[in-house]
Amino acid sequence: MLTLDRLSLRFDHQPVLDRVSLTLDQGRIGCLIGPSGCGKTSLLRLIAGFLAPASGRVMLGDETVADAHQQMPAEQRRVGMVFQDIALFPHLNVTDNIAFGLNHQPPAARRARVAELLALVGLPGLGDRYPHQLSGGQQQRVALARALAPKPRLLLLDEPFSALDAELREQISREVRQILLREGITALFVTHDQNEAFALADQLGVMHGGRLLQWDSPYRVYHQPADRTVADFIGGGVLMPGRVRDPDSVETALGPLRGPLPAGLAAGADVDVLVRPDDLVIDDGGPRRARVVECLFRGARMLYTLELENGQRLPCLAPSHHAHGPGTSVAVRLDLEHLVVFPRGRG
Ligand SMILES: Nc1ncnc2c1ncn2[C@@H]1O[C@H](COP(=O)(O)OP(=O)(O)OP(=O)(O)O)[C@@H](O)[C@H]1O
Repeated sequence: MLTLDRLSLRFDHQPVLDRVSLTLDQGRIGCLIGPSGCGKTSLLRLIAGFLAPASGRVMLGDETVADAHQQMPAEQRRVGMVFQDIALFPHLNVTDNIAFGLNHQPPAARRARVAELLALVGLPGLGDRYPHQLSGGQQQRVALARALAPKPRLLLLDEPFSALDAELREQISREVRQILLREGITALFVTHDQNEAFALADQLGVMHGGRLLQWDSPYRVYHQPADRTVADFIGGGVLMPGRVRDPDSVETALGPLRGPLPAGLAAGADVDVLVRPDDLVIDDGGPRRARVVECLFRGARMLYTLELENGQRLPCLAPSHHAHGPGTSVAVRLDLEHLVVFPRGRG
């Protein structure tokens, strides 16, 4: 449905996007994540038609809507957008806000579509309210209904939940995923929040410095990060130094770790091993000791920072019913499902 083919963008001759390519199939939900300034919003604006590419191509279905030579105007693309700041019209009630893009339709069809959307976003009966009479979550649902009303080919959502508090954000992102699936809408989100991205996305893209480093299922981005930048960004893990012992094991401060290594690594090569907070287990029978540097209460779990004898610090997510205070010594073992190893000094 959406194809980006080596899309590049410059602002004042400065590269902002560098050969971004991806495909998103009809009815699927994509999510872009990456540090501030990496080009996420610019990419959405390019797809919507508010910016023009320096090179490359944007396709919707079989149709090229933008390349370096020609641009379909934004209003002809049938691409909807939902922004972070909910831009509802304050002087229009909910019904008129949602019906805003349906002016070309006969009144009866318009009314039917508004009623359908109000039910879809879980706000039946609120059509007469004005935006200031709604909660933040309700306003965001109206914004979504308004964007869905003209049945766009593609919906772009730029951090749509960032103004909501964490609990509501999780609930509404789950709901919105269900709504989009029910409507069969192809959607591309931008978010800062990894949990939100994991919950929403069929395809997850990690951006950095204007490049799309990986475009994959959330599971693969998490478990098989394409490079050390993705590994570092996703999942709150750290890269722990190690040295290759033989074709399928690495010596580390936590002992030898077994697993397939990237091809071409000779014995003695310096590498980094990815350790995520859920890979390290506090266990009285564990082979190594570590000192608790910090513990953060996260409800059911405690997020520890542990320091090994060689000074290496590692995150550890453990059940919170056995609390270990800072300064305590604990025994640990590594419970890696599979080894993620990067050659030292290479991207
Ligand atoms: N109109 C503009 N003119 C010049 N530079 C711009 C313009 N808009 C954005 N930039 C620059 O382009 C780069 C990408 O910005 P963009 O807003 O796309 O990043 P982002 O990943 O969405 O960031 P954030 O997560 O903070 O919203 C940044 O370096 C930004 O300063």
